[in-house]
Amino acid sequence: MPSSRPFAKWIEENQDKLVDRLAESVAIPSVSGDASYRPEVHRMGGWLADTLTGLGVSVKSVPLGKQNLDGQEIDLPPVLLGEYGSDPKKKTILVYGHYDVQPALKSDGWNTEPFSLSEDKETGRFYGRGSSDDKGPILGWLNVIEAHTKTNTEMPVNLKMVFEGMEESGSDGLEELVVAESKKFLSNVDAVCISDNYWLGTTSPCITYGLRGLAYFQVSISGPGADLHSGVFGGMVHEPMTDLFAVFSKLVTPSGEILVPGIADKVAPLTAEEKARYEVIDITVADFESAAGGKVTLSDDKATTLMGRMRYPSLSIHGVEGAFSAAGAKTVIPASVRGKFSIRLVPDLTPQDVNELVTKYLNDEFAKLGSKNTFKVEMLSGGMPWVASIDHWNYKAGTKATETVYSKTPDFTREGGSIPITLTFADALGKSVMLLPMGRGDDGAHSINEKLDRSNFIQGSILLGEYLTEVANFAE
Ligand SMILES: C[C@H](N)C(=O)N[C@@H](Cc1c[nH]cn1)C(=O)O
Ligand SMILES: [Zn+2]
Ligand SMILES: [Zn+2]
Repeated sequence: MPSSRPFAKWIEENQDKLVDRLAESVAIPSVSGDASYRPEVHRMGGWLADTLTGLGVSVKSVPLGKQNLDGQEIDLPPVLLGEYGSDPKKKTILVYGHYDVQPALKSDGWNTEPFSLSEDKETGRFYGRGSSDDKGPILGWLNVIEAHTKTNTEMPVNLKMVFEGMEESGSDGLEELVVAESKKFLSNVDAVCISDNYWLGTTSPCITYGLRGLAYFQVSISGPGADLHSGVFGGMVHEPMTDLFAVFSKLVTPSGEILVPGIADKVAPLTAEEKARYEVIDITVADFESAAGGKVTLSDDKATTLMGRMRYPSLSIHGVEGAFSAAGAKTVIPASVRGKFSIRLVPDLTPQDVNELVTKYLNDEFAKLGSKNTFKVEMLSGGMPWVASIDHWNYKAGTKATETVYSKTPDFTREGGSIPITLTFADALGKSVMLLPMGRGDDGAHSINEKLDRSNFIQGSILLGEYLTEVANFAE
C-alpha cells in the first residue's frame, strides 16, 4: 500500500509547487566542466544555500580554493554543508548530491531548451538538463523537509547534507574536505544515503550497492605551428590527427575488449554466487535497447549485458578537441589535437594502476609510429570503484521504504557510472553508504533530452521520506 503518512500526502497535494522549484533550479546552467559557465555554478550554489536556509536548514558554504580550467585560474564551487535537527536521541543520516550538471546545448539535438524545464503533459515527463542528474534528487530531500514542516510532523532523524558543485568534473577538493570533516561536522553520522543514479529500467525500483570508478585521460598530439592546407602539406608532414587515430585504434575493439595490457588481470574474479545475482534482476536486453534508443547491445544475453555495465571495466572514446567538426568539407590538417577517453573501473582496479598501465602502453604505441610529432598522455581525473554490503540496517530501511512506495521489492544493483566521493564517505566515516535512486533508466542523464517523470519526482521524494522514517525504526 502506498505511503499514507501526512508528509507523503502533502507532497502529493503540493506537487505543482515542488515542480516549480525544480524548474527554478534547472534554469541555472550550472555546467562545471566549462570555465565560461563557472559563475552559473556559483549562482546555483547560492540558490541552493538560500533555498535550504529558507526551509530552516543551517548551511555553511565552504570554499574549496582555485582550479586551472581551460587555461584559466577560477574558483571551485563551494561545498554546502547543511544540518537539519540535532536531537541526540535520533539517528543522523548524511545525504549527498551534486548541484552541477553536464553540458547541454539545444543544437546538440535537444527537442526543447535544455535549461528550461518543460513538461510533456501527455507522458508526464519533465525535460531539462539536471532534472534527473542530480537536481531532482537533491530537491527530493528538500521536499521531505518542507513536507514535514508544513504538516507539523517531527523529522524522524537528524539530517546532515553535503552538496557539491564539481561532481561531473572529478569532485576536485571534496575528498580532502570530507576527510577533514569526518572528525568534526560528520563525526556523528550513522549512515549515508546518496540519490544520484537511476533504476535499471523503467518499471522496477532498485537500490544500488556498487559504483564503477573512473580514470579519465587526455592524449595531446601536436607538430605543425598552425593548421595547414591539406593540399599544400598533405603527404609532406606527420599529421597529429592521423597519429591520434592510430593510437586510439589500439585502445579497445568494437566489441568492447580493452586492449591495454594488464587491465583485465586486475579485475576481481566472478563467482557463481555473484553471477546468480545478475540472473534474477528484473530487466531484459530489450529494455536496454529501448533506453539506448537502438538495438546496439554488445551481447544478447541479459547477465552478460548487466555484467558489462556493473562488474567489468569499459573503455569509451569521448571526443577530439581541436578537430574539424562542423558541417561542410574544410580541407585542413589540424595542428594540434587532444583526444579524450575514459576507463570505468571495478574492483580491484585503481586509477593509479590504470594510469601507469595506460601511460606506458600509449607511449610505446606512439613510439612504434615513428612520428616526429609530440605526444603527451595525462590522467585528468580518477575515482575509485566502490562495493558495499547489503546486510546493514541502512539497506533494510531502503528496502522497506521502496516496498511501501512502489509495492515491489527493489532489485539490488551495481551502477555503471561513478560518484567519486562514495568510497571516501565509506572509508573516512566507516559507515554504511547506500544509493537510493529517484529516476528511471531511460532518463537520458548526460545525453540529449534528459528527463524526469513526474511520478518519479513525486514518489521518489516520498521514498526518501519513507526511508528516513524506516531508519528511525532500526536499532543499531
Ligand atoms: C552516476 C552520477 N550521476 C554521474 O553521472 N557521475 C559521473 C561522474 C563523473 C563525470 N566525470 C567524472 N566523473 C559519471 O559517472 O560520468
Ligand atoms: Zn550525478
Ligand atoms: Zn552525471
